[in-house]
Amino acid sequence: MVGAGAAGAVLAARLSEDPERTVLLLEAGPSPATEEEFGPQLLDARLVPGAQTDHPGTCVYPVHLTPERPWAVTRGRVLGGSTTVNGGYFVRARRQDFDRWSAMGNPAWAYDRVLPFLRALENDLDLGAGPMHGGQGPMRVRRVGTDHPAAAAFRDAALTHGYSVEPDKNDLDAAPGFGPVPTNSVNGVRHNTALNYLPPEVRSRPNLTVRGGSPVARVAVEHGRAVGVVLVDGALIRAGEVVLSAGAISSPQLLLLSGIGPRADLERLGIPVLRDTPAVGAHLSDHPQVVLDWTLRHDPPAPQGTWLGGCLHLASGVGEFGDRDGPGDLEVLQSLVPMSGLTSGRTTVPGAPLPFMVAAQAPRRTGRLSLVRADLAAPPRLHYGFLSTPDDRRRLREGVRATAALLASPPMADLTTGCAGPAPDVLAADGALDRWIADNIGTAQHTCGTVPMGPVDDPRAAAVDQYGRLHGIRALRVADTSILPDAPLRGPAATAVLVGEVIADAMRRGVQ
Ligand SMILES: Cc1cc2nc3c(=O)[nH]c(=O)nc-3n(C[C@H](O)[C@H](O)[C@H](O)COP(=O)(O)OP(=O)(O)OC[C@H]3O[C@@H](n4cnc5c(N)ncnc54)[C@H](O)[C@@H]3O)c2cc1C
Repeated sequence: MVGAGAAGAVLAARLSEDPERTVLLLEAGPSPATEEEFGPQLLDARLVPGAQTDHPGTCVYPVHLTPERPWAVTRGRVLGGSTTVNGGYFVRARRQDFDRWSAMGNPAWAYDRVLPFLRALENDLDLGAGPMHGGQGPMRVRRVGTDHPAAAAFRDAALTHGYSVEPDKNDLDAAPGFGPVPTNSVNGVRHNTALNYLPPEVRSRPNLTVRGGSPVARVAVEHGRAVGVVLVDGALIRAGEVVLSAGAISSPQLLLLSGIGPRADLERLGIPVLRDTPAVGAHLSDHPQVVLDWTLRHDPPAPQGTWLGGCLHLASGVGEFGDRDGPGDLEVLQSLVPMSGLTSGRTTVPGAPLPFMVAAQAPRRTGRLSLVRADLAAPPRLHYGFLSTPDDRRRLREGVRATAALLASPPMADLTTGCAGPAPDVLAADGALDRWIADNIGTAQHTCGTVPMGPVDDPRAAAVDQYGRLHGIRALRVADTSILPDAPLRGPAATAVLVGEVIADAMRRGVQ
């Protein structure tokens, strides 16, 4: 197995429950085993290490969100992967996501079939076990309270504006609205998948080896069958089956470096083609986001426990997913830590505004990942294709205006001197607001879809089957958010854990 992130750590833990199976988990970054070894820098849930581009637990990729908007995205490079450096928001994909993926030829992803795994992976500390929730799984889930004055003002403003209350954002049948954020942070500690799934008693299993500091350079394939991996130092490690869980940027990169991808691209770089698979890298999917900073009349108290405030999901009214009775395709996520604090690792910054992250979360597949050189050390070319459709622009306009309206209403207006941008005349005019959004566009860092799953008959649409098996190459799988055909309507961390659970179950049952 390559990569011990949100999906990889889960898969390794579940597979090694079977004493008949031997698992070697290779992780590029370090492999701390205990909370002490991770240390407060990676565990403090009031901080988001992945927001710091110079943090030792991350690696950074230059990307273009639009042709005019270069950006830097990060990924976790440490045991637990991006769950070790992320925001800790742990919200399930919506029923509509599972219905869509299932209808694309992946029946194992139908809502009714994944619900038992969603329950098995969690220990919902607020709601306990029930038809919708689990009470014994490895991922402890707790909802963030809204007693911080900024969170309480956001809640009251949202309810005054008539948004629904959504007390459980992990209830897939609930209408979208304002509610507390489910997180995998408990008592101020962000519990990444390594802590939850690979505690010392699991790591001491005789059939499981976890090896950090072991970046893999490519998959070794002989006669159409994966036979192992080649490390960056050139060492070949043989295996009966290879699973790539290196994340939605590195897994497609490793496939391309191994000769699995679009033929023309591989030939241009002199990489021998093992399998012409146009879908690899062709459908990168992520969520565009802008930050609305609001200035406070008085510095707020430091956040307790987590950086997260409240969270509002609403419908944009745009397109299929923006239906007013639908799942909500816009997210307004409140941070109780200023952006300058998140990017520098500080929980308070006197005088600094607080941000709302406004993201358009309708599923979209506008991006592309391709290689620049046949070299693991050369970051791939990443184009996100944000704002390339009128719907993108309409959705984000809707999200920005809805957030600005909340800021201007009494419960919030009492706390703030206003929005640091956009100015009222910009807000009022579509063209001016589009330009502001284009100048300020960012990403929620929810990359998916770079090795999409689906039936074998359309190599332009799908590279793997619903259990992550590469079409056309035996004994090779991908198990991470790469395989999701598009980014779900909510952040993908909980769904990445689900990928690990679903594929581990299929492997253990020997599903053909
Ligand atoms: C800053 C940030 C904040 C985020 N916040 C949230 C959030 O709050 N909620 C949410 O739902 N989602 C969030 N996400 C997204 C979420 O964390 C990811 O979608 C999820 O972790 C992806 O899981 P994965 O298993 O696909 O990959 P990852 O978790 O990224 O794991 C990949 C692993 O593979 C390893 N690896 C990579 N290349 C190699 C190689 N060549 N050899 C060996 N190992 C390798 C990496 O070091 C890493 O450990 C955030 C992401 C980022 C970057």
